Amino acid sequence: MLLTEVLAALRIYWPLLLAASLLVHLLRNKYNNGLNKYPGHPAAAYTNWWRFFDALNRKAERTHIELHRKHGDIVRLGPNVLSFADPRAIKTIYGLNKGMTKSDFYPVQQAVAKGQRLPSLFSTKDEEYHAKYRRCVNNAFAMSSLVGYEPLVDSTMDAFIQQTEQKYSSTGRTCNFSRWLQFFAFDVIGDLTWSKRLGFVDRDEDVDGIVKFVGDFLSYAGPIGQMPFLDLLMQKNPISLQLQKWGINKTVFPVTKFALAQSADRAAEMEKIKQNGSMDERAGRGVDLLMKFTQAQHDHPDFMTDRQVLSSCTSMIFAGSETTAISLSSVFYHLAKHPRVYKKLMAELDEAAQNGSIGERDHEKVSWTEAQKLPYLDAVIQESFRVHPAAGLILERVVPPQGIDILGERIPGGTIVGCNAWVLHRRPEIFGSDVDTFRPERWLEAKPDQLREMKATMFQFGAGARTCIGKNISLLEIYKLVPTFLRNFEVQLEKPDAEWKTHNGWFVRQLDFNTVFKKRSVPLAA
Ligand code: HEM
Repeated sequence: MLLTEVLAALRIYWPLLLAASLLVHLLRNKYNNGLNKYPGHPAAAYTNWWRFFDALNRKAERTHIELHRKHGDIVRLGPNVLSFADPRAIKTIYGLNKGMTKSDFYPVQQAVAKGQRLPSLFSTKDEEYHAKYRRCVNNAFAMSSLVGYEPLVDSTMDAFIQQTEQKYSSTGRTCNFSRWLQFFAFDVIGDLTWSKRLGFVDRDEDVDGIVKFVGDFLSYAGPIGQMPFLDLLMQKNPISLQLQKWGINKTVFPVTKFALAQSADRAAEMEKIKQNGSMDERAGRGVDLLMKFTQAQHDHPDFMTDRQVLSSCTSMIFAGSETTAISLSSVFYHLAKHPRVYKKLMAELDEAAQNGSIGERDHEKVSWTEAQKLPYLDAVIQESFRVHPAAGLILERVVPPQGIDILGERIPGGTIVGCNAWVLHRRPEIFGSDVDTFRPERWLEAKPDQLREMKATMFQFGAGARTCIGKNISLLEIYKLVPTFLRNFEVQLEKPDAEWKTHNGWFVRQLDFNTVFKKRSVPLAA
């Protein structure tokens, strides 16, 4: 009897009940954990859909800069999410032993093979597992290993210079430079990982759609990562994963396919490393990451599995290609847009070539050691990182259950906190009042104390235990390619007055960066 009455009432009043539950849910969000005292976009306090749509709009880095300029150092981006703009927050949020963990934003970026997630160094949330993993592979990324990688970068650079001449400078064809640099960066990582280019530069095409696949994957991860449960309804829904496990749905990421093929090709060589732990230095070819990861398997047999070697290799492509291409585009674009800076840099390079600080090599290649001795080049690269860091969202961390003090505020356990490099890099008290201007000289004029602060605020590689492990490798690529390319070609914008467009798909990719190249005659050494 009572049940019949309740059902009858429900039939009449369900819209009202639904509206009331929604209202309660939204109010609970707004007053969640006392975070309602922090300002932000009005909708952000009520629902994560606000930050989902903001990320989907592909300009989230702009929103974050504007919100912080309007509201100050702490801004609420979601019912449970705070963004911090003061660089003093970096040490607390990303510092060692603070108990912070990566948020659910990261597992959205896990690759899948045969229906199983491949937790990578980048995407794992388990800090203990991460620390062990990182100890196993750290050596592969140390400064001392770079010498072994330089021949691999050189080999892709040779192909890149040759192809640029053949396809563009000799024909006068317009180049979609950001895409061309993507091809370079993806091929270098292929060369570094497997001693084999994936073939983008040689074929001037997106081989197997890998570049598009990675771009789409990241563009998916950006917004979906704001509401990670959506991933379980979409790419990683349990039904699709189960079908993959049973072999009914045979979707394999194209990068994983390439990685599996390389591992199969070199199985005998890797078995030897796994057994003996030693690597033959292959005459002039350097040592690649697959060999280093396999050596880690020999050194840490209880931890490193075949699966982890595979996942480490594929995650190099995901973490190291777009990011490097974006950073390279930033350097070349800002040079082309600032002829004064471009001219000054060329004067430094020509002078170094003439006085013998840069040696003579085919394709005017500049070595890593030589590139590090060019102060204006360094200033240009730092400034390009500053004005256009690759990651365009906050690097999310979860506050441990006991809570933590950040910038003098007690932040409750479970809150997602983070900093966005785009915001940190525009702090006028650190970088000067002209933060929106590209001006490399700021790196040369700064007094030692200020320079130290500027360097400590730079966040393009993240910070702390989860800082970019590939930083040295990417610097090797950038510090070599920029001077080498500029010594070979004059770079001009196809339309000097046009601005490029950007697309924040978690990494802030550049579009409409079209250039023409003219072969440059290199001044001879004195
Ligand atoms: C200019 C180029 C690069 C930029 C701007 C960049 C940026 C970043 C950032 C910001 C993080 C930290 C992410 C976070 O805390 O959420 C990161 C982590 C990582 N990066 Fe890079 N990266 C670059 C190049 C590379 C390269 C070339 C590789 C590989 C060869 C690489 C591999 C990784 C890995 C494996 C992680 C995860 C590290 C960990 O959690 O221990 N990155 N990168």
